[in-house]
Amino acid sequence: MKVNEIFYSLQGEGITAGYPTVFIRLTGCNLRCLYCDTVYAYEEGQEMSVKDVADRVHEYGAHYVCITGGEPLQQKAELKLLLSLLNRYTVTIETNGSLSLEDLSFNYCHFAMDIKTPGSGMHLYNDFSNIEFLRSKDEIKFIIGSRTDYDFARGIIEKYKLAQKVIVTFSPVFGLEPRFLAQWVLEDKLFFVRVQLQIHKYIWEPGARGV
Ligand SMILES: C[S@@+](CC[C@H](N)C(=O)[O-])C[C@H]1O[C@@H](n2cnc3c(N)ncnc32)[C@H](O)[C@@H]1O
Ligand SMILES: Nc1nc2[nH]cc(C(=O)O)c2c(=O)[nH]1
Ligand code: SF4
Ligand SMILES: [Mg+2]
Repeated sequence: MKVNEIFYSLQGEGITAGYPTVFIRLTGCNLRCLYCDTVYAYEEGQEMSVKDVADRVHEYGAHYVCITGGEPLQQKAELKLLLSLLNRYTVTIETNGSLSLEDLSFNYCHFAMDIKTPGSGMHLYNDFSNIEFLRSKDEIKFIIGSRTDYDFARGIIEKYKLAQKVIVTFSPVFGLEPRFLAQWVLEDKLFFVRVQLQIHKYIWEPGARGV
């Protein structure tokens, strides 16, 4: 499989934010979000065997593993094999929501799946049939860059009854003043939404991996 980087840091995003975590960032992505902070993962990387990747993870001895990218589901067959070697961890799979999640719902894994908003420029690629593969412990994440994105997210939550199904998080595009998003959620009484910031970008320089 093609791997961009493997590193150890605090999880900066999502429902396991704050836990020491080993990150496996896979190379390649089928989308091009306008705000993407990991452009360096589109092409750069080296081929590694699935077993070598798992062995690198074991060296750290952490409890949490995050498989991200790029888009990890672009290498689905290898990803499935890798997951089978990581069953002693709690594994988060970060995915852009455009590729099928079918066959990856192991009980020690959970998904952090984006639903892309208009501000990403990629919202026409959302595959809403993925919602059926999500369990109550999985997360749907909306990255919000404007009031238009926020209203879009609210519409999708309503249409697919997401509040009853999964954990829903809203995160501002990095650099947007988070206070606006916080105010909208509070004013609209979205009691089921978690507003989350990318904490690694506050602890370390934005752009650093947060190692
Ligand atoms: C880099 S992506 C990799 C996984 C997958 N391709 C995806 O988009 O979910 C990991 C997460 O970072 C988020 N992200 C990327 N750039 C961001 C930015 N500038 N501000 C906030 N979140 C960002 C993505 O929306 C996604 O939730
Ligand atoms: N510390 C840290 N936490 C993260 N959580 C998700 C990341 C990502 O780029 O997908 C990330 C990252 O790049 N660094
Ligand atoms: S899907 Fe993820 S990795 Fe791909 S461009 Fe969008 S944010 Fe970046
Ligand atoms: Mg990131």
